[in-house]
Amino acid sequence: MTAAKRIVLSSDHAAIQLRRAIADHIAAQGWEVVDIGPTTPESTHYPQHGEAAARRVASGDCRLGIVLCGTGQGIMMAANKVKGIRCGVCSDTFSARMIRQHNDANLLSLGARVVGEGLALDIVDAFLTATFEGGRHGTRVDMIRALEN
Ligand SMILES: O=C[C@H](O)[C@H](O)[C@H](O)COP(=O)(O)O
Repeated sequence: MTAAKRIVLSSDHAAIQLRRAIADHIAAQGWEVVDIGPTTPESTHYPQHGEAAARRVASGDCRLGIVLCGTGQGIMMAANKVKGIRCGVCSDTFSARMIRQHNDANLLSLGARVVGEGLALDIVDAFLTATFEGGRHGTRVDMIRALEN
């Protein structure tokens, strides 16, 4: 399978259960899930997991990614430090759709201590089914890219 339908998942210890539920949910939709853990519940550090997922997407190995921690905030901050990554935290489906349509986000971040599983799966579906609209939004995303240089 090409990277087109490959998605990386990563979390810290706070979101292992939700990450697994998302992995099962999207694998059933035909996504090739690259779940890079962690697999055990010991306390760990979200920056390393955010970076690892972000690098899979930035390198082109995976088209999209989903990262999770307790709030979704810390792992989002870490992922966004990797060049080429546009990651947003979402707790609602509208935002999840819009970060694809307007911001061409390539990573979604979720807070496992913020949203329940049902809402999280709806947010994931909204993110994965939306497409970037380009046009004026492309101009603005290019401006974000320019900030990286
Ligand atoms: O943004 C950071 C995340 O929410 C972490 O999951 C959280 O800070 C972990 O907290 P603790 O070490 O108390 O489980």
